[in-house]
Amino acid sequence: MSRCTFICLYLFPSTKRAKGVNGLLEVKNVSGGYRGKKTVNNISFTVGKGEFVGLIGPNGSGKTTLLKIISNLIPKQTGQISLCSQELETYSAKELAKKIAVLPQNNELGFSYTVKQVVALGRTPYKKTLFDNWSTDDETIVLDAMKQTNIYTFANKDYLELSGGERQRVLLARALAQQPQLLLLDEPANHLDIKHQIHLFSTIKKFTENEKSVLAVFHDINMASLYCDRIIVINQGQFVKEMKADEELDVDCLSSVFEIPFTKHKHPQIPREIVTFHPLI
Ligand SMILES: Nc1ncnc2c1ncn2[C@@H]1O[C@H](COP(=O)(O)OP(=O)(O)OP(=O)(O)O)[C@@H](O)[C@H]1O
Repeated sequence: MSRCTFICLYLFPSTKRAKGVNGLLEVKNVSGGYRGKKTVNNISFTVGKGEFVGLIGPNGSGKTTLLKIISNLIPKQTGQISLCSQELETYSAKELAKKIAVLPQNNELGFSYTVKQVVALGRTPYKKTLFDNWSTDDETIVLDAMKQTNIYTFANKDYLELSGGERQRVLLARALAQQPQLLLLDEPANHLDIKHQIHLFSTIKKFTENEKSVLAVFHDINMASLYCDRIIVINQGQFVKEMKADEELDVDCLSSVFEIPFTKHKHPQIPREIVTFHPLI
């Protein structure tokens, strides 16, 4: 434990211990990738209950691959992953879908559904069959997810006729309607203008109340610093460092990983740090 972490734990015991003590997700020495290659190699970290953890790293460093392994889309080659203290591979697909919802990088859907129908797909893990009854609870959950993501006004529009940013919000609503314990988000701010980015991250932050957790890939270091509890840095498939976002950002680490000299500054309104860079390199 660093001296700074020790002092914070000592000074703010209740707030610092509230999150992350009980690991919801535990990733231990995990490797995996494509065609036998270790695209991610020997990575370990935890995501605690109620934590919002950001995953950052350069293009091709393995962020999406790691999310795919955690969501059981591709098998791990080594290591252990447990969710709610249970090995990931012991979950049935349906049980896992009640625990983990994924917002993928790509928002293409190969069928023509209305926005509300797409969000309603989030209720599938709770249905015995495809034609199982639609309850008033399902209706309330779907409407609530649409309100939270500000898509209520175009609920009856065809998904395929939406802009990239609108689609992103619909898929987040579908993930919220799934009522998971853990949200895995791959570049959730893709396609979103700044107002909708702030709205989306505030919605995600709110999701972490009631001990629900988020692991999200970020390209924008400042957005990660402003919204996350903790930031995990990976490079070339390997764990590099984790930092608490409300303590000091390790700008030397970030500069070395992204090969850009960053300078850090205190945010003028909230106790967080942000980085800037020279526009010419
Ligand atoms: N389906 C695939 N088959 C083979 N190799 C893949 C596949 N998907 C990704 N890769 C390779 O795995 C490596 C890691 O890719 P990944 O998408 O996990 O990186 P990333 O950190 O998410 O990148 P980005 O920031 O560009 O989205 C890259 O070298 C990529 O070419």
